Amino acid sequence: MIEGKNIFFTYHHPDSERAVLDHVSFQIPDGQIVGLFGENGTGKSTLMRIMAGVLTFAWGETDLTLDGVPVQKRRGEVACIFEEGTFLSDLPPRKYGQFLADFFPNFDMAYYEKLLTFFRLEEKAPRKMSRGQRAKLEIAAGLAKRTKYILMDEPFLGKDALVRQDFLKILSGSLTGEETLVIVTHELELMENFIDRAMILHKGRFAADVMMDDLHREGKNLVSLMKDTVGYEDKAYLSLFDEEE
Ligand SMILES: Nc1ncnc2c1ncn2[C@@H]1O[C@H](COP(=O)(O)OP(=O)(O)OP(=O)(O)O)[C@@H](O)[C@H]1O
Repeated sequence: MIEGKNIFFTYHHPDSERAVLDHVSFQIPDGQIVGLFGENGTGKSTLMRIMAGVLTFAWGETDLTLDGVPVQKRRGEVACIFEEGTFLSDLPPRKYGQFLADFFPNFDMAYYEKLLTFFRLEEKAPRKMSRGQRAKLEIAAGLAKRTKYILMDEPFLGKDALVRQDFLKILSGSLTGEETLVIVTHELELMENFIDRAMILHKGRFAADVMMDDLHREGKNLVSLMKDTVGYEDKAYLSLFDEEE
């Protein structure tokens, strides 16, 4: 279980800015697939970095545990698939796989190879890849670690529409049901039937935290949930661009 207790976080002195995360608490049981949503700049990536144990606190306090143990002590059990990448090297994909296999005891080379083939990744250095290709390599490496916890921040960025759909199918097919997956994305429609639970961050707090089955039973969906909770109004600012008569 991922458990956050009373997490408070700001990047600058708390007197000078509103907290990015304002005393949030949550529990994510094993095996759950959670979508973490919210408008730009609401702290989703910040929370993901806290869950990954890679954000040190200038101000604020955190109590983030994995099965009751501080996350910093269990980093090897967390696969982080983040937009900025986690490459320690500029090794081409297959060499990178060998490198990871030495570090991660469960690294699944056969699965990694399949993903490289699916993503049609050539054996060249990441610095010579396009952004989308680098993101695919990051996903292949992250999933092949076969860790209990998987954190994905914007995994669909830079991938074309057909790859997004196929990637989601592969992801669904590759999960054993044991993994706990937290995914940050603005792709609400893709997530509609994939996640078990939706959590929406707004102004430093969780504005909604619902199980998808309950949401659907009420005849709602992620888009309507977002509109209800963060108050987004369609076309609200369009008048700014109206041509002057
Ligand atoms: N390294 C940093 N230093 C200072 N402020 C930061 C830093 N990273 C993020 N912030 C600020 O913290 C707030 C939350 O940012 P964060 O990246 O967590 O949001 P997000 O919800 O992931 O946004 P998006 O959907 O745009 O990716 C924003 O106001 C952002 O400007």
